Amino acid sequence: MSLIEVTDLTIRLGGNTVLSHVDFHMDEGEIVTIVGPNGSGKSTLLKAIIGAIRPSAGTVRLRPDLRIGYVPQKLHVDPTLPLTVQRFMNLPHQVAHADVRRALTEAGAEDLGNRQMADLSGGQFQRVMLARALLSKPQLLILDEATQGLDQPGSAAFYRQIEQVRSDLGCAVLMVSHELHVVMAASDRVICLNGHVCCQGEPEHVASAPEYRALFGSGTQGALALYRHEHNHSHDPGCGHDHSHTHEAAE
Ligand SMILES: Nc1ncnc2c1ncn2[C@@H]1O[C@H](COP(=O)(O)OP(=O)(O)OP(=O)(O)O)[C@@H](O)[C@H]1O
Repeated sequence: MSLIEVTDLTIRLGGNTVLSHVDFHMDEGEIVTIVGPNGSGKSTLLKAIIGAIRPSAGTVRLRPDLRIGYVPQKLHVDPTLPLTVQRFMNLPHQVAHADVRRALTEAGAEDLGNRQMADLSGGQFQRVMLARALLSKPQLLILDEATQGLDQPGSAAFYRQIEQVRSDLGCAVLMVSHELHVVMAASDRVICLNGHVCCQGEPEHVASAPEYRALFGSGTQGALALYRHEHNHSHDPGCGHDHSHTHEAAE
């Protein structure tokens, strides 16, 4: 079965219908991005998927024994607390040194083990958060606006790292982002949400869809072209997903 199967999901919170009749699925090895304006139900959908919110109607099914790694939007670390990256990786449970090194390397943070958490740049901090999520060897990585506070080159570099992780480990990735023009190069599929699924498909399709433009406008000022890239590679056959496509700018 798919990793995730959401069928006809409706969620009501505090008397409001936050999500209405949402269908959504994810297959192994896919990178899927959910975009939508503030309050459109993106975090609610993630919470329903990880089981933190129960559906008012419809179903959420996960493949049995699915290992999920979660990279949060933000984590506050007390800047006065002396805490190295190495020690942070061992909270709340002690982890074998080799596993910490492996995860830091996979996240592109191999040089950061001895640094103080409080001294990391925003981009370095998010790589450490990514490394921490990779400790459990997830089959599905979930990121909730993981690049908030990073500038566009920083965000783009982080998403390239995510693509690298998917290509190295074959895990699927589900991300929430406001920045379609930045994440699109790293996404296989985009879902545009506004309480319901407005449109979905390949990133270029969504970026030029009238439903998306009605929500976000078309003012990317050429940023789409900036992040255009090509890739043509195969992923681990174990993940059953073969990518061989070219991302092109929609503008
Ligand atoms: N516990 C709750 N009770 C009542 N309303 C809620 C609750 N949680 C969320 N909502 C409402 O549901 C709507 C969707 O919230 P959600 O956080 O899923 O949106 P989002 O798309 O992730 O927004 P953002 O981009 O601002 O993070 C909002 O209008 C929010 O106020």
